[in-house]
Amino acid sequence: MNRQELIAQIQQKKSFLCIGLDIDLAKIPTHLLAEEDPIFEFNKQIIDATHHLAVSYKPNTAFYEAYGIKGWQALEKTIDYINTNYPELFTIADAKRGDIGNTSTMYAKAFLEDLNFDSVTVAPYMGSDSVEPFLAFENKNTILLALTSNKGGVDFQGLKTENEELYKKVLKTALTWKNSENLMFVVGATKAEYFEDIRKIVPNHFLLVPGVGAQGGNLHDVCKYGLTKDCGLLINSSRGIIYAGTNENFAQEAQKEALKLQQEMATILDSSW
Ligand SMILES: O=C(O)c1cc(=O)[nH]c(=O)n1[C@@H]1O[C@H](COP(=O)(O)O)[C@@H](O)[C@H]1O
Repeated sequence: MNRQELIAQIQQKKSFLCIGLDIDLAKIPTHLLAEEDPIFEFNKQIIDATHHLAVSYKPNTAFYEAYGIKGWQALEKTIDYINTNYPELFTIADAKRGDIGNTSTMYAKAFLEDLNFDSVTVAPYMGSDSVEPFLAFENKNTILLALTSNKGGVDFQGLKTENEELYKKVLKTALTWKNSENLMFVVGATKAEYFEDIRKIVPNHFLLVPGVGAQGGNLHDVCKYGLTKDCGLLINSSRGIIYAGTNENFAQEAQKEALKLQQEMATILDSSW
């Protein structure tokens, strides 16, 4: 999917919601455990109930890898289900990869070609030749960790080098890499006070913003400086939506939480567009 299609979908749905599919078998309704593939069944029902309210889905691969071959198969079935039934949705493999060049190429093939996600999250720590193999994929997006939502995010990302925080250096340097137009950046919702500075460096790039919901980040605080003329934001909530309900009605409960966020987003977009 290209950027214009993502923007068109945001305009049409009045939503920039990304739902995180972080599956924990200890948290899903127990009646699903009798299913042949409880993870896929859970995801399918969540997606069917919320696809009109969200523009993007983000399975974090850790939650699938943890269940071995069955987890990986459920991930594959989930992305195939989205690509077949809701091809307009922007899909993110939250895998946080990055390695020497030929290894990164294999990671990129795994997520962008074999599984056919629209994008993958990548760590910048190993530098240009670890990220450029991802950027080389046409019509795909590389979502680079800039300033993460966790408390320890500033341990290294906030360190000053040459009088500038490392995350700013990451943003500026990444813009010089080949195919940098395929970049998006991760900035945590819990770091809303940093968005003004971040938008000075990347005024137009899309930002994936996790941390709303379970981690306490605030949508309005993020939008104050994060929003661009094309929206420029994908706001992720995982646990806050998918585990809103614990019984047979879990998908409807998830839909209610997604609707609350979508309505807030519609109000924000209406007042800024
Ligand atoms: O790359 C991410 O998606 C990510 C970056 C970050 O800075 N913080 C962060 O929470 N995430 C991911 O976003 C999701 C947040 O989940 P909830 O806290 O349950 O909404 C998890 O899959 C995290 O791994």
